[in-house]
Amino acid sequence: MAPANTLPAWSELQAHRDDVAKNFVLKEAFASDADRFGRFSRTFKAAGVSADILFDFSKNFLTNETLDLLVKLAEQAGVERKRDAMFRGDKINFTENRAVYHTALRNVGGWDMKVDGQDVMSGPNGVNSVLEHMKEFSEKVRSGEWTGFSGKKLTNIVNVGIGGSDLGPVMVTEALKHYGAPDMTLHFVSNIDGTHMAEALKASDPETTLFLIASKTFTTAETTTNANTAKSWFLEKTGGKGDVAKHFVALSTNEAEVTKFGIDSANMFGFESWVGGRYSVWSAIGLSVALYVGYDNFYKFLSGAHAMDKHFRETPLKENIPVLGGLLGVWYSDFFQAQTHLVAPFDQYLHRFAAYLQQLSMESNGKAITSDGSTAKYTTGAILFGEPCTNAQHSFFQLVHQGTKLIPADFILAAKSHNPIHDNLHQKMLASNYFAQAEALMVGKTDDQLRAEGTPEDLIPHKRFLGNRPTTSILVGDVIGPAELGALIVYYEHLTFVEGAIWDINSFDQWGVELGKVLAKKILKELDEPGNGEGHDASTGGLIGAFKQFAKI
Ligand SMILES: O=P(O)(O)OC[C@H]1O[C@](O)(CO)[C@@H](O)[C@@H]1O
Repeated sequence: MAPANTLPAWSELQAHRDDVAKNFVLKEAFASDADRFGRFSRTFKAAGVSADILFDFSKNFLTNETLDLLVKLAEQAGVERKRDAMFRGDKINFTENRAVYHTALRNVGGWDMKVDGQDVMSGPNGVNSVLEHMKEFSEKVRSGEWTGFSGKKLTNIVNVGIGGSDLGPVMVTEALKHYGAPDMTLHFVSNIDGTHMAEALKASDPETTLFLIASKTFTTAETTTNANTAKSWFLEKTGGKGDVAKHFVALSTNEAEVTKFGIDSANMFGFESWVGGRYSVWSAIGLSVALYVGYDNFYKFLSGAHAMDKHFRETPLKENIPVLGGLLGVWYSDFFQAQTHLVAPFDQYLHRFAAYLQQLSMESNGKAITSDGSTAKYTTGAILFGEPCTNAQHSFFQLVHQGTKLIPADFILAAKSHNPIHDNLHQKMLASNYFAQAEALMVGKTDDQLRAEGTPEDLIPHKRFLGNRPTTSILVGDVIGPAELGALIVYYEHLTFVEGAIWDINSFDQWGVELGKVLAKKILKELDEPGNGEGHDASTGGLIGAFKQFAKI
């Protein structure tokens, strides 16, 4: 595939940016076009997702011509062809020779899905049989039929995993807390920092604790170390009476390592190598979600995801919501030099959403090498960050409003709250902030307005808001339930796909995390051997030496 900047539409977009978009004033675009909101908004409607989701792209640097050119870029970059290859099970993860098939995990619509000519949905290890196993197991644990070694119900779940084996389950269980079993406590232990495990164990009773060891590879150092620590704790606390088989299950693709660890393969929930870690919450890795919110809600979560897959797969580019989101990402990164992408949910339940999206976006598109092995001559993945609002407004929004950087932002709100307390006052205040922030970022505040308010002349520059800062507003038409959450996550998954497809990079490997892992392994050995960091550069060696001295190792 040709690098993005060699495509004719890329040059056309550059010329368009220089002619029109550089001087584009959002508020004037609204003043001169009564239909702008309607023209640049799209509503996601789907069977299985009870609420419509409105995506308002109108407060972005878009004209009809921009949209046409961006769509042309997507066509020339082969976005549809690449998308179809993904859904066909082709090995589009070309550096690992793997299919990218997380869409099969939520294929509740009965699509024919095959990898290497094999149906991935049926058969003993197929998607449907793992789902059946998850259903059976989660129902037994929730009902108390599956008990611990002393006959007590398991109500304390400790998920041990990191990266995609942690962030998805944490984010989703937090987002769906409203649906969670009231008698269940969840802990997510990811960090190798012993504090993480120690604090979870302090709050756990071995008789009622179920450990889910979540690791695609089952070789990740943090997870295997944490899992072994948990197992030792369990055996020690139960004086050898504890039955590992009743208290430990594995969520993994690696049966050999799972059994080596001591977990019976009957208590293993499998998936395949075509599921990337950051796309794995839909797989067995989502078992904590099913345990907490119940299998029926987990199934709704998959259904909402599938509905967005269907939209992405079948909708023409110009109406295709994740395609539009991805095109805007490219537009701002490469034509306006925006370095970041802010995602701020106006929703406390979504407080880990941005953390989840960080891995999704930055592990996928934090690449500089294109498909032919050459270095991209353009910017790729943006730095994604975010926090829930209104909290974020009181911390870093100063820079978003008045800083020197362009920060395209997404705001997310549900029309209805799960907790309409105080006569829904909180929800109305939350909503008013959601509207106000996008409006303020767009319209700004002029010197004349400040003068009319009686602002002293010397303060006017400080109180001026230039405005013209783009936002995408996403409004869920009801509460955010499992299906709506599934659809929202998949919006971002496919947005990330579209960006990567245009940038001509492989969004599905993660070689960039390897070097640090290898060095850490080597240094770990050195910490137990004599020496003071010799053989490293002076800074690293000096730090190792100082650490050994301070810690008396
Ligand atoms: O599930 P695993 O194999 O333990 O991997 C955990 C995480 O580590 C990574 O490979 C990065 O180091 C992620 O891509 C992955 O989600």
